[in-house]
Amino acid sequence: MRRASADRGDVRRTLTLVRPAAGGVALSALLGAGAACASVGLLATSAWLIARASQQPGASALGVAIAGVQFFALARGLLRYAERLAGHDAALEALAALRVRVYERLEPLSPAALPGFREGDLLARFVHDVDALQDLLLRVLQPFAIALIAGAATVALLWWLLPAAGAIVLVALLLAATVVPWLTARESGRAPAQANLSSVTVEMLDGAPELLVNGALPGRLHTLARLDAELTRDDAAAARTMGSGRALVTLLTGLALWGTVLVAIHANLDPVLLAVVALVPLATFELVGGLPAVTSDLSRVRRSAERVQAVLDAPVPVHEPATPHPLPPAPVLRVRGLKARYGDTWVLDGVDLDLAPGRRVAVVGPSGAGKSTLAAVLLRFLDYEGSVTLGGTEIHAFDGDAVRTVVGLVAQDAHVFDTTLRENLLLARRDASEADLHDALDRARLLAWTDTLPDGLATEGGTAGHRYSGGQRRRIALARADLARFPLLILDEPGEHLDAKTADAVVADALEGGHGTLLITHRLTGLEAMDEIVVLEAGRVAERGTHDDLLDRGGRYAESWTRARNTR
Ligand SMILES: Nc1ncnc2c1ncn2[C@@H]1O[C@H](COP(=O)(O)OP(=O)(O)OP(=O)(O)O)[C@@H](O)[C@H]1O
Repeated sequence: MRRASADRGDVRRTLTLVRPAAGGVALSALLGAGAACASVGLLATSAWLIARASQQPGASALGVAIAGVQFFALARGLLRYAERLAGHDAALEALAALRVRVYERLEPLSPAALPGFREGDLLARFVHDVDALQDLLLRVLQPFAIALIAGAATVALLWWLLPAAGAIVLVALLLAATVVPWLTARESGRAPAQANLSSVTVEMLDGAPELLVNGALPGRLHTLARLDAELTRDDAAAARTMGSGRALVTLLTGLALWGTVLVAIHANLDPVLLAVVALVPLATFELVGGLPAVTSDLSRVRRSAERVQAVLDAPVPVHEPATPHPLPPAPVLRVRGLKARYGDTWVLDGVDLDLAPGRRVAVVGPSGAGKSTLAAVLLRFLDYEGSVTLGGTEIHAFDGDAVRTVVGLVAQDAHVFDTTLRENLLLARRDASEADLHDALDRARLLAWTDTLPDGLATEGGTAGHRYSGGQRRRIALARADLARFPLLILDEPGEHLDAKTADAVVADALEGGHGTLLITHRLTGLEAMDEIVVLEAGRVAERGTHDDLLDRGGRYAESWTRARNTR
C-alpha cells in the first residue's frame, strides 16, 4: 500500500518535471479527441447514408449526408495527423527537459556519489527509464483523455437518439474503462529486469579479460541468459494480459451492440436511425479497447519514475552557491583544519596544506588514508568542514566549474575517449592550434611516438584508449593538463601501473611547467624535488616536511622510504 502511494508520488513528481510540455499534451489530447469524435461522426453519417440510400430517396435527400461523410473523413485524417505532430512534439520536449534534469543531477554526483549505482543500471535509468517516462504523456494520459471525451460524445449522441441505447453503451464503456483495466492490471517488472540485464552486460564486457582468465565467463553467460529469459517471460505475460483485456473489451462491445439493436427494435426506432444506433458505438469501443494497455503502460511508467526519482533524490555531495563569487586573481590554495566525509564516515580530519604556482607538495600515505578525498575537496567534488580558501575566499563560495579552471586534475584512471588523439587533446582547449598540440605532446614526451603513427593525431585510440599503452594514456592525460594550463594541478598516482623507469619519468615531467603541483602518490621515489611532503594516515596528517626533514626525523616516512629503497 505504502509502495503504491510512493509510486504515485514519483509519477506526480515526474509530471511536475514535464510541466513545460503540458500545453502541447493538452492540445494533442484535444486534437485526438476531435479525431475520435470525427470517427464517431463518420460512422454515424455513413450508417445514416447507407440505410437511407437503401430506401432510394431522391439525390437531394442524401446531399447533406454525403457532405457530412466527406467532412468527417477529411477532418478525422487531418486531426489525427495534427494530434500525432503535437503529441510527439510535446513528448520530445518533455523528454529533453527530463534528460537535462537527470544529467544535471548526475554531473555533481559523478565524481563522489555515483558508486552508489551500478554502471549498467545507471545507463538503463538514464536511457530506458527516462524514455519510458514519455509514455506517461503519449500512452497513458492522452489515450485516457481521448477515450473519455469521445466516449462522452458517443453516449450523448445515442442518448439524444434513444436514451436506453445511450444507457447501455454508457454502462459497457464504464465497464471497459474501469473493470477491464483493473482485472488485467499487473505489476510490470520490465524496468528492473532490463536494468539487471544491462548491468550484467556492461560488467561482463568491462571485466571480460578477468572473467576469461578465471574461467568465470560461462557462469556470467548463464546469468545473462537467465535475466534475458526473465525479461522475455515478463514481456510474454504482459502480452497475455493485454490480449485478455482486449478480448474482454471485444466481448463487451458485442454485448453493447446487441443490446442497443434490441432496445432500438423494441422501441420501434426508425430503421435509418437504428443503423446509426447500432454502428456508432463501434468507433468508441475501438478507443476504449486500448485502455488495458494504458494500465500496463502506467505500471511500467511507475517503475521507471521510481528509478529516475531515485537518481534525482540521491544526496548531492557538493552544494553550489546561489550567487558565485568571482574567481580571485591569485591562485593560492590554503587548507586549514579540513574535515570531509562520505555519509556519516569522516575520512579527513584536520588537514592543513598550502599550494601556489611553483610550489610542489606531495601527499603520501597508505591506501584508504584519504588522499583522493583531499583531491575531491580541492576540486569541489565534495563538501567540507574547516577552511579551504582560494585567493583568500572559501572555495564553496565559487562555482565548482570555475574552481576547476584553476585547479586541474590528472586522475589515476584519466579517461581517454574513443576518438582520435587530436580530439582527446582538444578536450582541454578547443581553440588549441596545431603548434599548441605539438608543444604539449613534446612536453609530455609523446612526440617521438606520435611521429611514428601513420595517421598521426588522427589515430583512433579505441574504447578507453585500449590501443595505447598505460604509459601513453597517462602521458596523453598529462598533455591534456598541459594544454589546459591550470595554475594548480593535482596529479593522482601518475606513476601507478607503470614500470619504475616510466613512472619516474612521467612524475618528473609532470612536475615541470611552473604550475603548483599536488602529487598524490604511493611511490616514494623522486620526492626529493618536493617543497613539502605530507604523510596522511587515516585522514590525519601524521608527519610533514621535506624529504630530508622526514628522513632525519626517522618516523613513518623514513621507515617506508628505507623499505622501498631496499626492495628496489
Ligand atoms: N565515494 C565514496 N563513498 C564512500 N566512501 C568512500 C568513497 N570514496 C572513498 N571512500 C572511502 O574513504 C576512505 C578514503 O578513501 P580515498 O580514496 O580518499 O583513499 P586514498 O588514500 O586515495 O586510497 P588509495 O591510495 O587506495 O587511492 C576509504 O576508506 C574509502 O573506502
